Amino acid sequence: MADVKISSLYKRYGAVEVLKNINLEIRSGEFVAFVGPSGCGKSTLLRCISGLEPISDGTLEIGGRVVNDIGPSQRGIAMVFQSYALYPHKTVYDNMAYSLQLQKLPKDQIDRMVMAAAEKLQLVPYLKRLPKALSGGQRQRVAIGRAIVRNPKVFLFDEPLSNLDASLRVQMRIEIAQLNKNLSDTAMIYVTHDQVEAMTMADKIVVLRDGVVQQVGSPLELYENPQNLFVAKFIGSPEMNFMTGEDARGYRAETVGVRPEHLTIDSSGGAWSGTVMHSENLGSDSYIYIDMGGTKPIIIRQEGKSDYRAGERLSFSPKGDRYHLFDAGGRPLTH
Ligand SMILES: Nc1ncnc2c1ncn2[C@@H]1O[C@H](COP(=O)(O)OP(=O)(O)OP(=O)(O)O)[C@@H](O)[C@H]1O
Repeated sequence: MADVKISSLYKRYGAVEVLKNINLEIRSGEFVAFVGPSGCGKSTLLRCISGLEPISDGTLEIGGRVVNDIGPSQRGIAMVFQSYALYPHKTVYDNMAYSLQLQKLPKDQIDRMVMAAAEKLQLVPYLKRLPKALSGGQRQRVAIGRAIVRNPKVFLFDEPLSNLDASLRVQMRIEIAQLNKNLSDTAMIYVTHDQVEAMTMADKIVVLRDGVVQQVGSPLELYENPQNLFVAKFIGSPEMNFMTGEDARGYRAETVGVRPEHLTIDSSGGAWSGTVMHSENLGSDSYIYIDMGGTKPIIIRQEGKSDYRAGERLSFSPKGDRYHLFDAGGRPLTH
């Protein structure tokens, strides 16, 4: 059974429609990421699910129950925000225990629930500390712990890692993914700007643009079979290269898309050619930036280091059939 079922959902602010005909099913145990450019409606959709925003039209079900008119606290959800919103004068233990104390649960039961969450999140050594004596990653774990003790059916995360530095983000990414595996009957919905986060953590990614779902699929489905030019552009880093006009003519398409790792240098005269602008050597692989006269350079990613020098002419081709064709409307063409 779907834990969250969204049917024909619309959200309007006055005359402005920010979510348009959203249909989604999210199952227990699933980790779903909402991605899309700024202003596409990711947070609004999350807030609609949480009950912080009423929906304008459609149906929202959680655990088989229509919750359109049910308040946030009765929906069986827990939300973790970017700003951890911890109580500064309460210890880690009391921050996690607070919602249970409000429910007037017996003290020993609260103790068991807090300890179980603290163990899952490796917070046991910090239970007596105040939030100010914790690192950013530890604070974020307390915020997650506070949500876990409520035993939600659905966990909602709104960019929870964006205040952390790069290495902590990677660590927390792994921890949250691990948590998802340990909480097999809880659905997790995660809003992020960071498509690497979405690609590495999610079972399923929902790509939004201007309040419309563009594609729903596993990270690999989106990467390998983008359903339109927008998704092709949005998923993948560095982004897919696009050849248009004269450069696409030989393929009978408006646009040919090739990912940097699927271009190969072809000294026998490749599909395209251009001038090397510069190379970036990252150790394990390198990026070669090529000027083909367009506004953006073409990027070729190759294993190992690049010895190509600026000014050198290079020909290159897609590796086998590893390219994508799109028509004038940005729809995919088969090849
Ligand atoms: N209270 C409001 N009144 C009017 N418009 C709103 C309101 N809240 C959000 N919007 C608009 O709804 C659209 C979607 O906003 P939302 O915050 O969901 O985007 P987002 O995808 O989460 O963006 P970001 O990644 O920048 O956080 C935006 O155009 C925004 O201006």
